[in-house]
Amino acid sequence: MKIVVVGYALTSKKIKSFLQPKLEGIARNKGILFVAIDQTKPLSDQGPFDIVLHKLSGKEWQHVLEDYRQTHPDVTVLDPPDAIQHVYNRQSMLEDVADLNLSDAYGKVGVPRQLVIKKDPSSIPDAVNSAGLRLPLVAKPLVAKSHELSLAYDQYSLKKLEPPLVLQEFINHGGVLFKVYIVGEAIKVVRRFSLPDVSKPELLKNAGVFRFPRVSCAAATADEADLDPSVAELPPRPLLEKLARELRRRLGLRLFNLDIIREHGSADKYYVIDINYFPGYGKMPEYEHIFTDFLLSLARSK
Ligand SMILES: Nc1ncnc2c1ncn2[C@@H]1O[C@H](COP(=O)(O)OP(=O)(O)OP(=O)(O)O)[C@@H](O)[C@H]1O
Ligand SMILES: O=P(O)(O)O[C@H]1[C@H](O)[C@H](O)[C@H](OP(=O)(O)O)[C@@H](OP(=O)(O)O)[C@@H]1O
Repeated sequence: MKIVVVGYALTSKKIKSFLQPKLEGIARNKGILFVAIDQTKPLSDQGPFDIVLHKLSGKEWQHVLEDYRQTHPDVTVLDPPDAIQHVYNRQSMLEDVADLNLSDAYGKVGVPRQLVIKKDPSSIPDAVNSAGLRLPLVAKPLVAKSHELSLAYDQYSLKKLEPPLVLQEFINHGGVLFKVYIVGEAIKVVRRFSLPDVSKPELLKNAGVFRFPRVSCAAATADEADLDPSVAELPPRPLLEKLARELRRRLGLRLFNLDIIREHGSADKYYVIDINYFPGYGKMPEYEHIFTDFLLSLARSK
């Protein structure tokens, strides 16, 4: 059996959460060898690799990978740097979902209405008014690496925000979010607790902008919770498969997840609110076999 050599360039945090002993053991049994890339040495002097798996920040690494792809077209880079940059920006990340305008018998998938504010916080109230955005609004840094999010209840307090940012209409979704992990053609969905709905009386009673923590992290799993079925019911599988297939193609990514919410009170109106490249796969059910089978399929398709 030909050994599939996977070079990886990951942060120590990601190595700890992703390259778990169970994954390496299952990989070895399937003929896959994970080899750490030495970031202090030229990438071309290392390997040879069948696949390069990476998630590092910085322009330097991006250039190293782009040069490597030119000189090693036979090596699969997961995923291409330019495709990754596209989803690191909270404006461009959702453009493909909006353009897709997916609507079929299983439901409709869109994105919340949003507005990009590049600078001048004093201009925000008028800009929100002109765009006709409905309060409350979620304020998110334009660059997706930052997770400092806020919820704004009135437009005048928006002046306190610090551009560049995206202002996104808050969609009531019953306090449950669907994290859709994608590995090539494989899809796994988990439920996470999310921000609670904001009622009209609450909106009228509250004023200001409030920072909130990472409410939907793995510790906020809702998979075992006793939830209202209409809120907790997973999005239809055929809808997710069509959405994932289209986004794989349009985004040029094989390793990403989608954060999806369903409008509370609607049976079939979904919104993609976030896309992460190479997310926390260590928390994806059955990720070891899913991931290693994907790597084998890549190696065989060359
Ligand atoms: N438009 C929205 N409507 C309703 N809730 C939202 C919206 N956008 C974000 N949220 C809430 O804020 C949380 C974080 O949003 P988002 O995923 O965009 O930011 P993030 O910093 O990437 O978070 P994470 O890294 O945890 O995914 C979501 O899990 C959800 O609870
Ligand atoms: O708890 P979750 O799975 O929601 O948190 C993820 C987070 O959304 C990001 O995907 C992190 O990946 P990075 O952005 O690369 O840090 C994951 O970190 P990881 O070290 O577990 O891969 C979080 O788990």
